[in-house]
Amino acid sequence: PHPANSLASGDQVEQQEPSPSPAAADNAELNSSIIDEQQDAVQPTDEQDSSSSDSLHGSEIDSAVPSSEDVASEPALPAKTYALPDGFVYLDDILEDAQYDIRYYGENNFVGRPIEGYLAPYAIATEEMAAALVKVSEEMQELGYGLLIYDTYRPAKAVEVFKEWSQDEADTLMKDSFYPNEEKSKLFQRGYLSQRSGHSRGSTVDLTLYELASGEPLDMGSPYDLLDEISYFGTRLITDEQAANRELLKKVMKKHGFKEYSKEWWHYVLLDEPYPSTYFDFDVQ
Ligand SMILES: C[C@@H](N)C(=O)N[C@H](C)C(=O)O
Ligand SMILES: [Zn+2]
Repeated sequence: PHPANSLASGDQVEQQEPSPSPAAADNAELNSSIIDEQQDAVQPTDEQDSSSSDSLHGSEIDSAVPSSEDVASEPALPAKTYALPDGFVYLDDILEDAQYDIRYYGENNFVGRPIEGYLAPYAIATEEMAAALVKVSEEMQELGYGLLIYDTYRPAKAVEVFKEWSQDEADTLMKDSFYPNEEKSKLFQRGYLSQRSGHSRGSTVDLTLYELASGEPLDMGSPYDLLDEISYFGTRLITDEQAANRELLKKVMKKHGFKEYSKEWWHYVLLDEPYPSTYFDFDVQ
């Protein structure tokens, strides 16, 4: 069985205290309060194999009847047989024009392997966040850009995996690519990861922009999830053009109700989020 199944889908995480950190004042995610809601999630009807499907998908795949060439080159996405908890949607059902590269489903992430709880390469979001992202996308389309989504809802069990991983000094597999200048054991303390992540509340998104004309991501000065000061807003380590790209994303996200995170240019929280104190733990499937 997939390790993610050691916790039942739909379970809420027990109340935990965030650990004090020097970064706490700067990290909106550490200001969360207690878990105060209960929601039932329908159990999955079918276990998905996380190793068998590509993690990148987008409107170009979903919109047309696939040609034989498409069928050969694009692995099918797992069927959406899981009934999401009330209030949640599959983002690609709402935001069809976006690209999706769900990093924690695959190996291209700071851990270097698929993360427990990500059983399919889907972006799941609260209805409210999905609606806000539609507005962001519409505005970006007029400017010639689309949204590339890296992560939305993150099961609490995945955050637990990040915590365990950060304490394993021996595993530095992805250090050079994702945290070359940071001590792994201090990534939480430094604010790059949250003990209780806004992502688990369903209204936080990691994203960037891509150019509609070329399909290429905009140059933001550092890649997604480079846990480093170069990913801070206000860093002097990037060019004016790279900073302007970050500012464009920030401006439009803020206009539609999101708050940026000073240490990660890609991370945005919906300010008026529907479940501000609930850390969900159903699997992404
Ligand atoms: C690791 C990064 N993608 C992220 O989401 N960091 C924030 C702070 C979080 O863990 O919620
Ligand atoms: Zn994030």
